[in-house]
Order: sequence, then structure tokens, then C-alpha cells
Amino acid sequence: MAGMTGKEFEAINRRMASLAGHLLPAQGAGNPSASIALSNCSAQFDDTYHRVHGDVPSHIPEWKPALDESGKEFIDIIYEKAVGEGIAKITINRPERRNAFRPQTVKELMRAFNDARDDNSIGVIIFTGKGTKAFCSGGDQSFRGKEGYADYDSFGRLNVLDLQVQIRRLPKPVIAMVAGYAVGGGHVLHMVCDLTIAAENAVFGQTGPKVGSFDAGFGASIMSRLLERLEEETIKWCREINRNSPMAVRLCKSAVNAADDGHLGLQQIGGDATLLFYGTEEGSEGKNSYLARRKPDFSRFPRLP
Ligand SMILES: CC(C)(COP(=O)(O)OP(=O)(O)OC[C@H]1O[C@@H](n2cnc3c(N)ncnc32)[C@H](O)[C@@H]1OP(=O)(O)O)[C@@H](O)C(=O)NCCC(=O)NCCSC(=O)c1cc(O)c2ccccc2c1O
Repeated sequence: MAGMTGKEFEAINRRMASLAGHLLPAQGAGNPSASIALSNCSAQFDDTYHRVHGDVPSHIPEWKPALDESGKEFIDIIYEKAVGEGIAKITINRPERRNAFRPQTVKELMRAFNDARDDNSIGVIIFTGKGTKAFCSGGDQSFRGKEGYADYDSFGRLNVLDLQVQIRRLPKPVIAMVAGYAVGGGHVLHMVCDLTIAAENAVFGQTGPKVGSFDAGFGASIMSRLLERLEEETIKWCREINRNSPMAVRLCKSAVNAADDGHLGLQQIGGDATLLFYGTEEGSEGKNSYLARRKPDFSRFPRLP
């Protein structure tokens, strides 16, 4: 953890606090040893919240393969949606390379994330790697040239930077489900997710300088957490998130990132305000008057104190 900035510590503390809040009964929140196998702890509660909302089940759903609008098969990733539930799962499928990404992988990830964003039945996205040895070991070094990473064409690129921004800006929660190594560019990918659920064997770190690379952008810090039933726990989080108001979840994600993202954060949260305004009569009066070629009449809308 040496060399971490105050902001990075804050970000980790926020995540740890939110994990503790999910896993532990309030009275046990300070005791890390109580953090395992408490996924059904809500059953012990006898309060109005739990009577109204009930337990969050953690059984694994039925996954169905998904495509994006191009209909093109995915080669480097597996894209699935849970039948009857608003959960998408995107898996890097290169376990023989510890799920290192090449440009093709990144392009496919971007297509899948885009589809999950646009599918209004999806409320939350799981991002993971195939197998238990690695979430992702970063950029595939055998595809690295002088201009970045290149596969089917001659020019290189650092297109994972676009993917990082896409995940960060995506207006739905993205949960990294990590088993094994999340290193180099793979470490950054988990860091740009909204939440990380980690298996006991998870290893986090920046390896870039060892292979003559570095991420001076989102790449930052280390976090790990003990959890036995990784997918069940992740699904439980997804179901709990999906019980909430979609617009509230969207705005919470914007708000959490706004300060760190500066002007871009402001743009995102400002865009959300515009989106909400479009749904009001006041907003519609502007559009309707323009289309009807008349002066807008905003006089009936209050100037709230
Ligand atoms: C991840 C490991 C610690 C795993 O070790 P383990 O012993 O379990 O497995 P092996 O080492 O035997 O690996 C099995 C197999 O996979 C190949 N492989 C693994 N990772 C990669 C990789 N990143 N690229 C290419 N190939 C990989 C490995 O060679 C083996 O192949 P065989 O043919 O021999 O079976 C360990 O594998 C490891 O340390 N891997 C390298 C981690 C690494 O340094 N990653 C790259 C960091 S740089 C980066 O990711 C990066 C990418 C970007 O696009 C950027 C863009 C902009 C800024 C910065 C960027 C950036 O830093």
C-alpha cells in the first residue's frame, strides 16, 4: 500500500466499508473474522426493512449466451445474460494466457459493455475472467509493438484506455468478480469497476514496470477480500442492486465518481439532470412550443425556493 495517495486510500476505504455493510450484521462490522459466510445474515434480522424486502437469494441464475446488435460471434469473451433477471456477465475467455487482453479482446469487451448499457432490462453487469487462475493479466505482451498493441492490422493502439473510460462512465453498476491475478492492465480494469468481489486466491498489483510499461492513469492500488462463494456472493449483490430504483442507482454512480472525475464528472451528472428534466412537463413545454412554432409558456411552472 506504500505510495498510495489520500484519494486512493479513501476509494479503498469506501469500497471496504460498503463490503462490510453488505456482509456483516451491524454489531459485527468491526470484526473482519466475521466477514465470511454471512451471506444469509439478513435472515437473522427481525426489523421492518427485512420484513418488507426479504432475503436476497444467492443461487446462480440460468445464464444464456448473448450477442450485440451486430450479431457477430465473440471470440475472446463470453457474453451472457441471466434468464429473467437484469444481470449481464462479461467474461474474458483467454485462460491459457491468464486472460491477457489483445486489441480484439478489448473491442469485443467494448461491444458487450455497450450492449449491456443499451439493454434496458439489464440493471447491473458482472465483469470477470474465465477460470480461477486470473481475472486478467493485463495487455498481451506478445501483441505489443512500438505503437501499442496490434493484432489483425498493422498499427498498434492502447484501446484499453477507451474501455476504462467506458466502464467508468457506464450509467449502471459494474462489479468485478476476481479470482486469481488481477495485475497490470487487468488490475486497472478492476479498479474502474464500481465494486470488486474477490476470491480467496485473488492477487492484485501493478506489474507494468517489470515488463517496461506503466499505467499513469487509473492504475493505482491494491485491495483483496476473503470470500468463499464468489459467484453466489456476486449474484447476491447484483440482485440487491437490482431491487433499487434504477434512476437512483444511476445517479449514485454519477455522484460517487463526480468529484474524482472533475469536469467529466460534472458533465455526467449534468447529463443526468438533463435526462430527468426531459421527463418533466416544463421540459416538454420548451420542445412542444418549438415544434408548434409558438412562444413557450413557462409561466405555470413554479420558481421553487
Ligand atoms: C499473471 C502471472 C503472474 C501468472 O503467472 P502464472 O505462473 O500463473 O502463469 P504463467 O506466467 O505461466 O502464464 C501462463 C501463460 O500465459 C501467458 N501470459 C500471462 N500473462 C500474459 C501477458 N500479460 N501477456 C502475454 N502472455 C501472458 C504466459 O506467457 C504463459 O504462456 P505459456 O505459453 O508460457 O503457457 C504472470 O503470467 C505474469 O506476470 N504475467 C504478465 C503480467 C504483466 O506484466 N502484464 C502486462 C502489464 S502492462 C499492461 O497490462 C498494460 C496494458 C495496456 O494496454 C496499457 C495501456 C496504457 C497504459 C498502460 C498499459 C499497461 O500497463
